[in-house]
Amino acid sequence: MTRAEPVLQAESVDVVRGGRHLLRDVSLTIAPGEHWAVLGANGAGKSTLLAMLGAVSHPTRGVVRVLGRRLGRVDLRELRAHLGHVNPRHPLSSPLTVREVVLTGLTNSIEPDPFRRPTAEQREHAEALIATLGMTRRADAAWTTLSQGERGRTLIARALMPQPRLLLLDEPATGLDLTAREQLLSSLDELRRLHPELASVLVTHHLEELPASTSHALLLREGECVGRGPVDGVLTTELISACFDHPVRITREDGRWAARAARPAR
Ligand SMILES: Nc1ncnc2c1ncn2[C@@H]1O[C@H](COP(=O)(O)OP(=O)(O)OP(=O)(O)O)[C@@H](O)[C@H]1O
Repeated sequence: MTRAEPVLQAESVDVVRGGRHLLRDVSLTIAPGEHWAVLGANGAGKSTLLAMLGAVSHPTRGVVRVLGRRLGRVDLRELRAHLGHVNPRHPLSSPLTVREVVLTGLTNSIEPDPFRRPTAEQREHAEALIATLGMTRRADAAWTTLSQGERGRTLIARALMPQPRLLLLDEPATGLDLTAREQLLSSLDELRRLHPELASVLVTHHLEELPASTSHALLLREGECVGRGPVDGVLTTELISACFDHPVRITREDGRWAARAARPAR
């Protein structure tokens, strides 16, 4: 595929499980450099959508092309090697250092592969990513001693090691305190500035958890798309109220969004 082609295309996708529509007629095209937010209430279908975008599962109907290759016609495992998918439940329990965890991104393994030693160039790349994610001072710290926020930033650096075209983030700010959340969001802004070709999809329930660099949004309600496109037209009082089925008021200040319950008219 050429550079100008979309990183990801979903066309009229349905996902049906156990006779129930988890997604219905969802379409989405992501170009290089776009940073999408996927928003919706509990059970709206966000994780189901992300699993498909991450080549983890197939649609029941419709077409999904990831990096120009159609799901169902290519080996999902091979395709996943080109995607940066951050799993917040990373199953590591040994005390690898931050640096070692980041380097496992090269082999997409949990523990280091003893038969594949990173090259000097790969080590340099790991240091650069650790710096971008604001983890240089903690690079020698053991995984087992990291805070949740530090783990999250380490896993993003790990996911970026194979230089993916698309980064998928499932609720990366959940459970973080205010400082950790703000550090994570500014790291994401910095990452996007340094890698202008990278595209990303970030799933969340909360507008406050969106980095200012978010460019597009998709709103899901009960498996259906209720808004899609550039943020200014989608993260609006009207569409977010429809998406969450609750009257809210959306504001944007210094690039960041906030949602509050709308005051009833007097
Ligand atoms: N394999 C399955 N079979 C049947 N129903 C499923 C299956 N997987 C998920 N669901 C249901 O599909 C709906 C959408 O789930 P999904 O996890 O995609 O929502 P979500 O928007 O990510 O929710 P949350 O914000 O709570 O994480 C939920 O009602 C869930 O219970």
